[in-house]
Amino acid sequence: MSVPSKVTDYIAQNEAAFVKRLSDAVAIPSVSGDAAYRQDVFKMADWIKNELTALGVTVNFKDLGKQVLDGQTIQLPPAILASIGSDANKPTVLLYAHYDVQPALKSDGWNTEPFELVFDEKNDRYYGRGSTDDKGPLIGWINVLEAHVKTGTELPVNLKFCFEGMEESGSEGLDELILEESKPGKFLHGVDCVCISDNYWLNTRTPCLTYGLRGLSYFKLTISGPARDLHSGVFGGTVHEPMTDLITLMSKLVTPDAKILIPGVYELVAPLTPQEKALYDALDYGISDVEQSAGAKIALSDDKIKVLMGRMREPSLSLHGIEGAFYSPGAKTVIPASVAGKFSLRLVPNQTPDKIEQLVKAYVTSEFQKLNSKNKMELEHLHGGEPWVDDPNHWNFQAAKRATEAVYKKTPDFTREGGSIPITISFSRALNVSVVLLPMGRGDDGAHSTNEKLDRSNYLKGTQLLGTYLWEVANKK
Ligand SMILES: NCC(=O)N[C@@H](Cc1c[nH]cn1)C(=O)O
Ligand SMILES: [Zn+2]
Ligand SMILES: [Zn+2]
Repeated sequence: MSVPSKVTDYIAQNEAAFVKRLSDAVAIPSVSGDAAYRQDVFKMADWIKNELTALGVTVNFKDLGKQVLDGQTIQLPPAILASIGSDANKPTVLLYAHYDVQPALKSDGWNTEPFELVFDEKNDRYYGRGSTDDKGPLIGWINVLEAHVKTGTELPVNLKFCFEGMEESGSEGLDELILEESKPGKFLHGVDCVCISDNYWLNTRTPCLTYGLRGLSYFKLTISGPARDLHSGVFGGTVHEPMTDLITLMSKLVTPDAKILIPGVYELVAPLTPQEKALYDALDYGISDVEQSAGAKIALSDDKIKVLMGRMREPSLSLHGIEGAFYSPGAKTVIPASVAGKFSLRLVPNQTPDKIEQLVKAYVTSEFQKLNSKNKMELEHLHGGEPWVDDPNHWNFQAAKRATEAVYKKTPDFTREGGSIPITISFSRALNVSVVLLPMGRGDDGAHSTNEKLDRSNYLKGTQLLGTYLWEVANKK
């Protein structure tokens, strides 16, 4: 059984409608990390509900409760649980994607309006926040459904959907829902495999299937002292300055060549075996790929294997920003009263957010004591997620491999991803089934960055890939 040509033809012939769908979705600024955009995250959920319902899918919103964000208590966006088909003779595939996006302002350095899908004819690609992460892939599934419905083609599998609106902000509330819904008789019970399209090829040439993700521990380190912002001419040299303490502490977390300075972090890392090392050598990757996607010649090493291991199987620590610091143009001579540094660690087997939190707390507390500062320090662990590694030989991966070969005429790379999708391990554990990551976009798409894009061919072939995958899964059972 292979994907019928009427389905693939429909996808090939309906590009304009699919682009319009992506454009409508990108126009909704569903930024989960900023309370000011929360209504747009809800709007995005309603938009998806309408699209799915129109195609005959049964859709339910699951209330995930409330959260405190920027000092406000606000409603979490719903998890969208939806399904179509319940044939006991067909496998049931769970599709996960997220409908929230990272923040984006034109002034961050975008060449176009971030919440407008803009076609770049010269490079044959679409720019817009969420184009690749993760609205393009989410809409790819809707396009696939439409192609079946409009051509009167019966789906080869039963489909369940779990679309969330908080992935970029710690997936609050979803873990508990998955555990509950995996119980006998509940929505997720009986799922045979999971497919997530929410990462990227390793390069710009070769499609990949991903069997591992790094975990994450995200921290906020606040230093406060004065009752208000102070004049540096009046108070400089007379008081403990929060910013000076914070910069001193942040400089003790990681070296410029990316060595994490927190004692105990590397001791937890699973040892490298010769078999694992050989896997990195086989991947289609070069230093030019990292330099191209970073947009500069700034790779930490010239050794391909070292660079790949730095992304896939080593922990890393990144400094993200400082809340409360003076950052506007001009030269304001201020001593900020309270500043909060944001940093996170990407975790690998056998590290867990709990163990990492203990190590970070012990280290930062002892380093702060060494400063003999009269300021106050607070360290918060904002959110975390465990690393995940699956079996790339499972039939779920083999189905994805056959689908990739059929659409791209290339054997995919088997990769581990440096990013995190914290909910992946929750599905894997709660349902005890294989999870395959089947990316749509390329390694240079610029997710989370300015000028995020999705190549036109990746959107169209990616839609074909998702559809073909479902037919290959049906071949297994
Ligand atoms: N496409 C997956 C992705 O971008 N995941 C985020 C998850 C996250 C967690 N906290 C903030 N974002 C990632 O940064 O890896
Ligand atoms: Zn994503
Ligand atoms: Zn993301």
